[in-house]
Amino acid sequence: MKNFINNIPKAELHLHIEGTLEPELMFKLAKRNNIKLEYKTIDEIKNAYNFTNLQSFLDIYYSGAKVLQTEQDFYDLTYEYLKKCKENNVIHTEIFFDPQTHTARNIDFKTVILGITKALEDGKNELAISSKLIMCFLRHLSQEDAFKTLDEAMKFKEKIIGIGLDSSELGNPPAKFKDVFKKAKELGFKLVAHAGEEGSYEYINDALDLLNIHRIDHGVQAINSDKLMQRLKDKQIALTVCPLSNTKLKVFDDMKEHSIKQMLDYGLNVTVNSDDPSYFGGYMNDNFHAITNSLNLTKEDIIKLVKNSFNSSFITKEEKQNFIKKVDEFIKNN
Ligand code: HPA
Ligand SMILES: [Zn+2]
Repeated sequence: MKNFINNIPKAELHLHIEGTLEPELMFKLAKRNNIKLEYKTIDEIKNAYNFTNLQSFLDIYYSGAKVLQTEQDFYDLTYEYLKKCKENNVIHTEIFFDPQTHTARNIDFKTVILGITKALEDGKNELAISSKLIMCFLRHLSQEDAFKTLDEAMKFKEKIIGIGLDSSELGNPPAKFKDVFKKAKELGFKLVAHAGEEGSYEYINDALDLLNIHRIDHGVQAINSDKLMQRLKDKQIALTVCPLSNTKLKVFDDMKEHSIKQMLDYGLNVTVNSDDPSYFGGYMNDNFHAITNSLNLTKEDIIKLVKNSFNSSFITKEEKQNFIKKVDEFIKNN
């Protein structure tokens, strides 16, 4: 089973590029940019990754992002993640980035997006990893700020497939971003939103009804509403679930309590993802191993989860078929 999980071709649909900043690279970039970190050693950084909830993580995550200054920094960050994809047999990835985290520090939007997209292009040519880019609005900031960010993104529209919504969920409901999501839809972007991570399942209904999103990021609180579970099943709305993130941020106290297996058995379109792997202790394969060990997943469960990801991605029908063919060939030989 371990080898099967490690080697099956996978897609990742919920990954914050800023959340892949490994402590080693954080130190390297701090040195390169003459930035003083509050940590002296890699162990000290790792010891700080002891989170009690989403906000306790976000504080450290935004602070870590300060070492990212130049286009080369964003390039290095992204390329390092793509190397992890290669190790994990992730052959397609849809990456989030948070421009406001950087523009608020006077880093140009252009610096951020060109660094990321140049690495994605090289990742395609050198590592054979296919990718898409999704721009997230920070929900603790205003809708006006989100509109400004959308405006800035228009110069690079062809590089961005979709728009998402992340950061502090409690107190920042989907309704706050109704107008900007309407505008993004009119502009032709795919839409996703974090909902039902820490916030109530009502936020999932609202993301569907008010923001018209195509996929829900996290969505694990759906388990608390029979009506919503039925709705998600009927419409086969994809949920990009992040198991290690959920236990690290105490959404579930123990992996044995995670709702992913129940949601899968109920017939929901659930997928497995790593969210912020550098902070949560594992990349894609680690997430699959964690749920397999704690929830007794079968080979069939793994195959379903993997196929759900390719089928729920923002690529063409033909591209999906090609990827699924690769998965089927792997299954035949393993
Ligand atoms: O898991 C998350 N939730 C909300 N915002 C985030 N930004 C990075 N990771 C997350
Ligand atoms: Zn996330």
